[in-house]
Amino acid sequence: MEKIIVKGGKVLKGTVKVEGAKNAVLPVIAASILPSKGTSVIHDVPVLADVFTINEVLRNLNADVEFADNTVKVDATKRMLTEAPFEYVRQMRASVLVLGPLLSRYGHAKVAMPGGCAIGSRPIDLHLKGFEAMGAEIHVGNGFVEARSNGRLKGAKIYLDMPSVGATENILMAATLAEGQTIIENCAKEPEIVDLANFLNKMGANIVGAGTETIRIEGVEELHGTEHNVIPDRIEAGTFMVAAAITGGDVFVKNAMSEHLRPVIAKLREMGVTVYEKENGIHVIGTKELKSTDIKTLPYPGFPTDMQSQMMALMLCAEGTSVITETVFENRFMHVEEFRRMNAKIKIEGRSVIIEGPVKLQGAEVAATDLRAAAALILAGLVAENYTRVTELKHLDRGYVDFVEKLAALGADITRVDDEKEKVIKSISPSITTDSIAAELQ
Ligand SMILES: CC(=O)N[C@H]1[C@@H](OP(=O)(O)OP(=O)(O)OC[C@H]2O[C@@H](n3ccc(=O)[nH]c3=O)[C@H](O)[C@@H]2O)O[C@H](CO)[C@@H](O)[C@@H]1O
Ligand SMILES: C=C(OP(=O)(O)O)C(=O)O
Repeated sequence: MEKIIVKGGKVLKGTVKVEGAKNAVLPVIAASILPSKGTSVIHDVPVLADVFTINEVLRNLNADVEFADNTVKVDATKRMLTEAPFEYVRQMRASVLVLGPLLSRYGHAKVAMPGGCAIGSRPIDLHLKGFEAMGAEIHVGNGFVEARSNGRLKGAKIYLDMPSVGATENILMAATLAEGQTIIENCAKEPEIVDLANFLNKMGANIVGAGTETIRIEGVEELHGTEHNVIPDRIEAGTFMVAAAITGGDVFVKNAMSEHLRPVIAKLREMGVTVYEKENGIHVIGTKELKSTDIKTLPYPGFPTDMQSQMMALMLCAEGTSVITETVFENRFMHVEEFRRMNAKIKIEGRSVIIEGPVKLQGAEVAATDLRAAAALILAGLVAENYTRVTELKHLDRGYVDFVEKLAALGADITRVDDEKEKVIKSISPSITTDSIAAELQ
């Protein structure tokens, strides 16, 4: 079993570069099976496990997919298959994003039903209601969801009960090749939706209103391949901003877009952190006197749930009581138990947690419970006494490129090791070696 070992106490300094956004590139790659003509070329693609998974889903549907030098090329001009098996959906829920494009182009799609996961039950009822409103028949059974339409989907007026990111993306993609106009009301406004709409419009779609709560799509008969640069990852950027803040460091987060990070910037400033918004990134300077604050996660432009656990790590180091209320997912506090192993004082009350700070965090062996929890535990390890060992790294690898290497380049004492012998597989920080770990264990 691989582990990341981090020794607390280093102040992070320097520049770190943010990759293309995972949550933008997954729907963009799924959308690249819509065109019946030409190749789609997608740049700034992060080298992540989730990208390999979505590429594999597309290959299994009969698309030609190449991935090299942060560029994915998709040729979906051959006749596609319309069924995506459980093997992929199990690895990555975002595999359900092929439903909309397949249904729109072929009138049929069958995808394994995603189950719940560590952060909540995560149903896809809103995606399916949208397809139904456009004339599709939905059948759920034997672990699959199957959607079928008699001819082209029909444009419809669809009101989402909540602004689901995935439902907005799936319905948006389905509507591009539908007959007539589709209006999605109360839709998600995330920057990743805007990026997807821009990509689809370059393919020949007719979409207006992405980024607002109403999107209008005029269906077209055919789409063609195009070229696209994916937006920078606001959650990776936010994670490094917290890394700078928690260590009292001085870090320039290159490519971070401040207009996508308003709530994170506001909360860091409230906590006493200095944040300079620059044209090509965000400069963060920490403080020795972090102040407590409160956060409520909400759909964009509210505070992102994907930054909740990282902010919890920071609040543990702040003077006073902080409260986090999680309104997006019903079960996204699994990391609290792991923080407690590091001496955190956190109480859970329904959908809120109450954090008493500052505490002297202690190194411990902790398990990542989801992708962002993995990052948050490493952030806590950056300031904990002694060594923190983080396991279940498959979560981290879904969403962070070279996380250990990037932190080490900023001065962290961090390394990644294999199995229980802790033989160093990447000796990143000169101060952490097999010998130093063995000495500490004696
Ligand atoms: C690949 C990707 O982009 N993932 C992001 C996406 O996930 P995802 O698209 O799955 O998140 P949604 O916005 O759909 O989910 C928000 C809430 O709506 C509920 N819901 C959703 C769909 C549905 O049909 N029925 C329903 O009840 C979910 O259970 C959840 O409680 O947005 C989340 C919220 O910002 C982020 O945390 C994820 O990182
Ligand atoms: C929850 C996340 O992703 P996913 O929706 O792919 O599980 C995330 O990126 O934090």
